[in-house]
Amino acid sequence: MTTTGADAREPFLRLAPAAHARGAVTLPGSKSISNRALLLAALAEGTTGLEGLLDSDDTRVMRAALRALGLDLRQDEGRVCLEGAADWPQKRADLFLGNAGTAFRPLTAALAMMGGDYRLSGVPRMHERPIGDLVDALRSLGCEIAYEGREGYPPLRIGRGRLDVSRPVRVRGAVSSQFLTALLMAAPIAARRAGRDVVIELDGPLISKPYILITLNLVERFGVCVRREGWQRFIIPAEARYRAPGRYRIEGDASSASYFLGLGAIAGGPVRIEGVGGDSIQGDVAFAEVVEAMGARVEREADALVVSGRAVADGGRLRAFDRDFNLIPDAAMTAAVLALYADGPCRLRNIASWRVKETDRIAAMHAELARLGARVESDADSLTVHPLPAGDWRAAEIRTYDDHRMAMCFSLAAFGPVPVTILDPGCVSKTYPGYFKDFHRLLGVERGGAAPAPVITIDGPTASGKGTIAQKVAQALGWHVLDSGALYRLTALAVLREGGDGADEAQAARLARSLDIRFEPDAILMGGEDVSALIRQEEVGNLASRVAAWPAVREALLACQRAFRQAPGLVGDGRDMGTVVFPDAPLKIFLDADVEVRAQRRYKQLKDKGFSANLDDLLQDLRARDARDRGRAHAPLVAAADAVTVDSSHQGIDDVVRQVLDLWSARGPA
Ligand SMILES: Nc1ncnc2c1ncn2[C@@H]1O[C@H](COP(=O)(O)OP(=O)(O)OP(=O)(O)O)[C@@H](O)[C@H]1O
Ligand SMILES: Nc1ccn([C@@H]2O[C@H](COP(=O)(O)O)[C@@H](O)[C@H]2O)c(=O)n1
Repeated sequence: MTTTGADAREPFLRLAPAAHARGAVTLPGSKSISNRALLLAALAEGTTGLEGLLDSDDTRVMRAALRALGLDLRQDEGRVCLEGAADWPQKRADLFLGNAGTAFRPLTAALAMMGGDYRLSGVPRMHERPIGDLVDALRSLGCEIAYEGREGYPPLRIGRGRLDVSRPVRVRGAVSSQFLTALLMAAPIAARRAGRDVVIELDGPLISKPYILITLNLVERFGVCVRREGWQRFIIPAEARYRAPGRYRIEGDASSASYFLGLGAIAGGPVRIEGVGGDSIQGDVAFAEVVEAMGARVEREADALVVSGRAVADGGRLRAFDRDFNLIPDAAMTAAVLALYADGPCRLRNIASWRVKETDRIAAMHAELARLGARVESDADSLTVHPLPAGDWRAAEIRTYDDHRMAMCFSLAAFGPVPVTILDPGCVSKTYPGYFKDFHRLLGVERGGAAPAPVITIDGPTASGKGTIAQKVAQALGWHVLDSGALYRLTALAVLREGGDGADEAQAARLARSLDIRFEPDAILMGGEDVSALIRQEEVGNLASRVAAWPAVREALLACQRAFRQAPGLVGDGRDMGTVVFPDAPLKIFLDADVEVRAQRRYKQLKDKGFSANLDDLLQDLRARDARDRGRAHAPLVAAADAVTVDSSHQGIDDVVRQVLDLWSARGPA
């Protein structure tokens, strides 16, 4: 179930814990290719029909800017047709470019080389994103550019310079590869005006090289062949002229494919991603190799990818990584969220460029992953994310910093055990306005359109009557019942039988994982032996509350508990049913009673079953167990925020059962 806020741009989107996803998705056009193709078509002689052009905030600002510069753009039967020109008609314009780096940098270079009276500005964040390396390079060519505010940052004013291409133009590529892209795309303007070759030389290291390959590929499609000497020197010949290729088809966005590659890896799949595949010219398609290394399977077609994996909900775990993401910084954000489901700490290296993207992505990812409960470390150019055990997840509100990729990659946090709220989900309109619609469609397919079986959770302290009430409510509704405490008791019994005392987490987790148990109507069998009475002994119950404090034990028993959720419904009793195991349950009860009352009831219960018991000892045991259950660090006994508390100290069993059934008929079916 998903809830949203009420405004046009929704303030939040609540994602309920999800288990599986499958189906097909068609990606929107690539943002990087769309904005490059728009600029090149605008510079090319002739008419270009752009098919599959992305329709999003970043391409809209580019289209609006080109119109403002006097170019003719028409929508024609699903394609955008553009009549280009080597020199643009409008020599004076004030252009607002939002937060679109792929529009701002190339337009700066093209307009500076053409010359005119232009002002380029954006949203406040755009004015915090450096552009000095590009401006320095353009000024060295004789272009006239002034900073309107802070040196090195937009807004910019462009005038009429005097182009001089007699010497190579040097450009730095360590902060953003878009500076080199901008120069490469605009260079034919200078070559034509000066009537001589333009030589671009790289000054220092270059990040995100695959984006330069996209640029060179597109420039060539529009008729200009750049001579390249490694990554050091690029020569644009004097006779270079852009020519419209007639029609140009834009492939799907490979960065956006990363979310669905991640989805297939953690939600089972198969997920078919149409729009990018083996023939893609985008570097981010290499994210398929990242999820493969983490354990997913990916089949590649020319124009599609199909991904599948073992779902986290079925006990799947991704392989941890320590990887250099310099070549695919955008898709790398998806890997940071996938790390939550890994089998060890994951390190993302060489991602300094994150600091100057739509937001400071290293700081933002660090803060938001930590908000979910994860342990995170970061420095100037790396991020380490530790896996998040089931019991440690927190139902967080994720801030998105007006960064589309923050919203999209955190959708993958919906496969933890708690709901996740994405704030300002509408920020995805920058590159993928329909993202959450597509995401939900893939999640919905496995349910066949039907809601998952309903669950009533009953949590509370020992001997408050949870088991008794759960049985009776389940009977009245004709539902299944889960006595989750029995699983911890069975683990404790297995530990005792191996001579353990519950102090060894690895031993207890190993035994929890390998429990050979069967629940029958009147018996609980372990290895074929009826242990129903044995596990009710107080010694076992006490040890159960000790092993239950180990995160690895809780994790080992999680999938087994969720598997009880079957039609027509489930009543689950325990300590963390409503907080961790079934956080999306439509009715949650927290059943309490005074500790003296509970001790009396347990005393009577044990005596009735023929066990010896001492009331004072029992009272002490219950208090100790309550303290352990409430005080442990992982999945402590606590009422879920949306639970109804019922105090049974002065109510009979039937009264409590009726109260729960009344609550269910009042709110459950709705
Ligand atoms: N409202 C009630 N009034 C009187 N007795 C009750 C009430 N609820 C439960 N009991 C009795 O209290 C005893 C303990 O109940 P039960 O075993 O269901 O508790 P529990 O919360 O499941 O305990 P545990 O957490 O240890 O499994 C049982 O003998 C049960 O019949
Ligand atoms: N969801 C649960 C259920 C139980 N525990 C722990 O197991 C102990 C035994 O449970 P009973 O309900 O059978 O008494 C209990 O003291 C808890 O420590 C749990 O952690 N989570």
